[in-house]
Amino acid sequence: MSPSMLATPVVVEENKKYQMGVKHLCGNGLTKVPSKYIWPEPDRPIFTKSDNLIKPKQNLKLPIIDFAELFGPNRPQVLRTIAEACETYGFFQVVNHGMEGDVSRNMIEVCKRFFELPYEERSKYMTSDMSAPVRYGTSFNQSKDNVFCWRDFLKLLAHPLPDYLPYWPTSPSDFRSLAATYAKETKEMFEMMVKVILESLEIDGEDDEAAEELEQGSQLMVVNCYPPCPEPELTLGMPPHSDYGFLTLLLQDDVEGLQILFRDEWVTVDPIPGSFVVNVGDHLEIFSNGRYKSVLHRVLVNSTKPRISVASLHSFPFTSVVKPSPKLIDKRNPPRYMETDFATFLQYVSSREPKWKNFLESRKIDHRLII
Ligand SMILES: O=C(O)CCC(=O)C(=O)O
Ligand SMILES: [Fe+2]
Repeated sequence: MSPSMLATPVVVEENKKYQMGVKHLCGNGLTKVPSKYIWPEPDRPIFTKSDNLIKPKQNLKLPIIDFAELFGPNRPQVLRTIAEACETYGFFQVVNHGMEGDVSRNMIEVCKRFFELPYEERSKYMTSDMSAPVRYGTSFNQSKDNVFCWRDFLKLLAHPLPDYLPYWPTSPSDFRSLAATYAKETKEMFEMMVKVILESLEIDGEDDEAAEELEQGSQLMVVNCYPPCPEPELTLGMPPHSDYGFLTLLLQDDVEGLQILFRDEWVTVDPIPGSFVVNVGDHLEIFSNGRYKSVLHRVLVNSTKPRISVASLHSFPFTSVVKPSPKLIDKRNPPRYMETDFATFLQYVSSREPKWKNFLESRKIDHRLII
């Protein structure tokens, strides 16, 4: 008998409540985390007590890239630091990136107001269609997750903007204009970063096809809302995952929560106000033939402060094939990944839980098996 046939009306009602999201669940004040959100013990975060506060175990200072230095005599050194960061951590932080403080602050602030709208307004955008231009939801993959995450989200396709903007929320009334400005400026920042990344791989001006495709490429903005949680040590805001794209540009408010897997340990990234956290996605790992690493990361929640983050995932157009750059392949460096496309990725994630590095692992070529 399938579990759904065993479900009592009470269980069905409970599940419906969880599908409505964490913000809705917290509306009436909660003192305990419902069992739906309790992760198995080995997956739970480790908190320690310091300064009389319960804190995540260890903080990590990611390499900081001063973007302005790329336009001066230190450019070669900055490029080396970026290459090392992408090889070692799969992550770096960028300061002096050129985006006005108002643009990012307005984005965080209008997203906060979006999540404060009545549930009926937010839920207009709920859909199970993974390719919808706007998608509101909760957890990680709410139709598949057995244990839920303490997170609600709004996903917006953002490039080409004129194709998608007419679908974006009209409430709050300034949402579209502020989020569109943010999307455009993030896209420009991504384009600058592509040049820098190709130069750090020493193939700038050589793989023009890839550079052009990335310029025309896809952009998905994921707004994450993590309400305060009464028992943060029992749950996660986001499970361990890697991002599918080429690069992710992550804007966070001043509340920490992002953790990355570094030398088999979960370490918390110290937020730097006004900075961007940039991470290598699966497509860049494939494109660089494994030199740059798409690293697992997850999100912790806390008991006092709500947290908002905006991840902008940039990559090739949805119709492109992603493969190791021909410029990085030779006899001694055979391709280590199979070609992949977006349709395959979507098929993969809708057929199983996209946790851990499943998708990327499925694209790896094991040369030991090829004779
Ligand atoms: O909220 C964060 O800090 C990270 C979000 C994230 O990893 C994502 O949206 O893919
Ligand atoms: Fe992510």
